[in-house]
Formats: sequence, structure tokens, C-alpha cells
Amino acid sequence: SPLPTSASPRWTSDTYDVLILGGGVAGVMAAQQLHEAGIENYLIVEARDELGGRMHSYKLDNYTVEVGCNWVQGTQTGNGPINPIYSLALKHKLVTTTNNWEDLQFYDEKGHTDFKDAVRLSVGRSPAPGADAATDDLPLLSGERIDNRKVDLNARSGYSLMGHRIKDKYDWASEYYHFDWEWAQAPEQSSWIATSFNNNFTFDASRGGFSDENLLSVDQKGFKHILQDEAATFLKASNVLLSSTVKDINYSDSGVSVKLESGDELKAKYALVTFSVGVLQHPEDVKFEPAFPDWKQEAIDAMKMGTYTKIFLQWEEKFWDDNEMGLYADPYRRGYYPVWQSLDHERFFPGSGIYFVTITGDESERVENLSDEQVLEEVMGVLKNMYPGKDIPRPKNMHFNRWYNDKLTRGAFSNWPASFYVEHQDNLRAHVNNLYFAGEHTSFEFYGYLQGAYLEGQKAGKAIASCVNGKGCVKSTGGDFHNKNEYFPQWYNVQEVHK
Ligand SMILES: Cc1cc2nc3c(=O)[nH]c(=O)nc-3n(C[C@H](O)[C@H](O)[C@H](O)COP(=O)(O)OP(=O)(O)OC[C@H]3O[C@@H](n4cnc5c(N)ncnc54)[C@H](O)[C@@H]3O)c2cc1C
Repeated sequence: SPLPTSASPRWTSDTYDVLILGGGVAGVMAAQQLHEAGIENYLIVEARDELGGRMHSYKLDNYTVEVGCNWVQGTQTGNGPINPIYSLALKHKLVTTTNNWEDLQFYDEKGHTDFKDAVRLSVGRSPAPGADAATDDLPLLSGERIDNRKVDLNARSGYSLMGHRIKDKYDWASEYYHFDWEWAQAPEQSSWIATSFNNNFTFDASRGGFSDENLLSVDQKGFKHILQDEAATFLKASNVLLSSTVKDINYSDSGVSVKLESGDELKAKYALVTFSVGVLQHPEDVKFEPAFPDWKQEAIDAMKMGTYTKIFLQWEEKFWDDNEMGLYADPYRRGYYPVWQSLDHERFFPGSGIYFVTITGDESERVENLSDEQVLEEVMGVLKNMYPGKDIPRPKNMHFNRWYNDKLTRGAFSNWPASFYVEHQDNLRAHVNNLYFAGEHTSFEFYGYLQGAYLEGQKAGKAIASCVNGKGCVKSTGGDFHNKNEYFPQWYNVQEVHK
């Protein structure tokens, strides 16, 4: 790796200007801002043995697969706004390919079937492929709600109000494919308004977004290399402390002290916490002293981590269909091993023998508590349904991450439950004394996505740099619900709606 190895940190006797807690996308981008502002007395503290966080690849046999993020989601339309992750991918020559969403095969418990029409007619986060009615668009109707100053509901209510009601297992699977597979939670667990603008800012160029293009990383150096290569352009060995888990964070308006699992203690004027909101929800993992003010704790607990689990399976020989994707409609259970992707395909890793299935949300949480053997048994049961009459051998390899139980993530990415309040979003980011916060979860437009982590890290890095350099500190917006929205002052005034 071109990256420096871990620092020999300076302990209590010395004080850093800034501690950046967490070396994922947000942490690295914040560090870059400090560097550009001429601040070099900072340290990134990361529990894992490399930078990247949820950019996390895994070597399955001879193939690098992505157990964390895999797509650059949204690129650029014409001269419109460009996704900064796309810029990074271009700069560091990420090897990508596209998916052909139409190359989808359908299955139920009796094998091949065809519910293309159910998928087409199912309302989606954006119009389903081939759907003709713009009214099938959840975000569109959400926009109307905002314009008419109506309150948020969950996305299930939105679907129902559009007249879309689940009739059978095919509707289940179709809706799952459009919704849960993106948000990692079910429509009833998700904000109608937040999922809608979140979708638009990334995918809908006509509504200020990047583009509806998704680029899949098939880079054998791992998706994470674009972040690590970028870090290597400015980070010095003395700026990074790897394999060091934070246990306690003590903060005030004069400084921050951080205790590591090793018992060592680091001190700084400011600290930026980039741990996921899931980690912040677990004080037994990382303890903050003093406890957060009520408004901060409420904002943290207002959000939920969705879990997105890719179960990679590898066989000596491919026995499955040639399609890129498969959608399985289980008769009894919504979201039961529903979305299958073949990597043994000419567009990806031909000859690899790799087929993977994604589960999300409550199913992920359930499955994480099973043993690998129990998971394999369930997966084999579904494959036997999908391919009746085929003698399917045990796979030679299986791998998946338990993101929900992982103390360093506590889920895959954040998702706003209904109802969404701009004030909670502001309070999630707002700093408390000398403790700042950034990560995908603090992003208004792009929560959940890499671009959210990138832009929030930059924003926090700039704010802290200005403070350190004596150019003025931003006033924390945290506190009781307030009435202004920095993004769309005239656009959404929750206070008025709820009076
Ligand atoms: C399965 C999955 C699929 C995804 N798919 C996509 C996708 O295709 N496209 C997309 O745009 N986004 C996707 N995402 C989301 C994307 O990966 C995240 O939004 C982004 O990586 C978050 O970056 P971050 O810096 O906010 O947080 P993180 O990457 O979580 O960084 C925080 C860092 O803090 C460290 N840490 C945590 N606790 C401690 C502690 N106590 N002490 C020290 N260090 C600690 C962690 O190890 C981590 O490195 C996916 C995520 C997952 C998990």
C-alpha cells in the first residue's frame, strides 16, 4: 500500500490540534481539509488496520469482492453537479462496469416463473423500468407533499395513498427490489419524504441530482483504493494511528481527551467523531463524558441503521442461469433471500463460480444471529426452490459480514424512519463544545451514501480548520428545535407544519 503505516503517537504530555476519530471516507476527507488549511498537528485514530471504514473489500479465493459499498451511485449529467466519489474514481482510475438491470430472471418456490409485470407495475423509488405512469413515482408525490406543507409519513403510507397495495408474493418481491434493496429497510420503516429527496439528490438530474447511473467497482485493488490513494497524496505516517479502538471520549469547551482500549490517552483541542450513528447509539462501545445533551441524544436515537448483507457463495462450477440478476419470491416471507447477483458473468468475473444473495433490514438482523452453517442451510433451501431438480453441491466458500453486530459499524448505513424532521438532521451534525460530528449519517442530501460521508467530512474539516486557525468557529446549531433550514430556507418549515 502507498499509505504510511501507523504513527508512534504522542501521549498525554503533548496536545494535538485535532483528533479525527475514525478513518473512513469522512475522516480522510476532513484530514485533507486540515492539511489544505496548513494544519498538520492532527491524528486520525482508527480501530481497523487500514483506512476505508465501510469501503471494505474481501479476498474470496482469488477474487476481490466488496462486502461493503460497491457502487458509485450517481455520476454526472452534462455539466451538472458531479458526484465527488465519481471524481475520485476517475482520478484514481477505479475499474468499474455497469449493471444491466433488465437482465433479471424471476423465481418462486417452484423454480422459474415470470413476474416482470409485477415489477413493472410496482411503484418504486423512481419509476420502475418500463413503467409509464409518472404517478408511480414515490418522490414525485413526496414533492407535492412538501409544496403543500404536508407532514411526513412512512413510505408504506405513501405507496398505499398511491393505490399500491400488496396482493401476493410477487408484489412483495417487486416492492422489495425497488425499495428495501436500496434503503436496507422496509417501506414502513422509512420516511417517505427523506427517502424521496435522498433519491433525488443522487439520482435525478432534473431535480438537482447527479445522474441515475450506477458504476459497479470490479477493481481487484478493492473499491477502497481510491480513498487510500487519495489519502497517500497528503497524509504522513505521523497523522495516522491504526489498530487503535476508542473507548472513552471526554469533552468540554476547552478540549477533548480520548481513551483507547489499550489504556493510552490522547489529548487535543478539538475532535471530530466520524463513527456511524449506530456506534453512537451504543454507549457500551464508546462512552461520551459528559453524557450528550438531550437534543443531541434525541437526534442520534431518531435515526436507524439499516443493514445490508451480501452473502457470497463460491462453487467449483456455475450451475445457475446466465442472467446478471435473479429475483426470488418466497411464498411465506418477505425479503427472504430475494436478490441474487451472479459474478460469474462476462461483465464481472467470468469463471469465478461466485453467486451472491443480498438480504436487508430485519432479515439481516435475524440472520446475523445464526451460525454460518444455519445460514448456509437456509440459502441452500432457497436455491433448491429456485432450481428444482438440480443437484446443487455445497459451495466451496461462503463469506458475509455481520454489520449489525460489528461494534465498529452497528449496521450498514443510516436510514431516516418516519417522520423526518429537519431539526433532528441539524442536531445530528451540530457540535457539542469542542466535539464535532461527521459521516454519511450527518448528510441531509446524501445520508447512507459515500458522497454523504465525503461532503460531510469536508464540511467538518473546514469548520474545524477555521476554528484552529483563529478565523472564527461556527456556532453550533444544536439545541432545541429551531426554525431554519440552511439548505432550503423557504422550502420546508416543519415548525409551521406542526404548530
Ligand atoms: C454493505 C454496504 C453496502 C453499501 N453500498 C454502498 C454503495 O454501493 N454506494 C454508496 O455510495 N454507499 C454504500 N454504502 C455506504 C457507504 O459505505 C458509507 O456511507 C460510507 O462508507 C460511510 O463512511 P463514513 O466515513 O461515514 O463511516 P465509516 O466508513 O464507518 O468510518 C468510520 C470509521 O470509524 C471506525 N470506528 C468505529 N468505531 C471506532 C472506535 N470505537 N474506535 C476507533 N475507530 C472506530 C470504523 O472502523 C470506521 O473505519 C454501503 C455500506 C455497506 C455497509
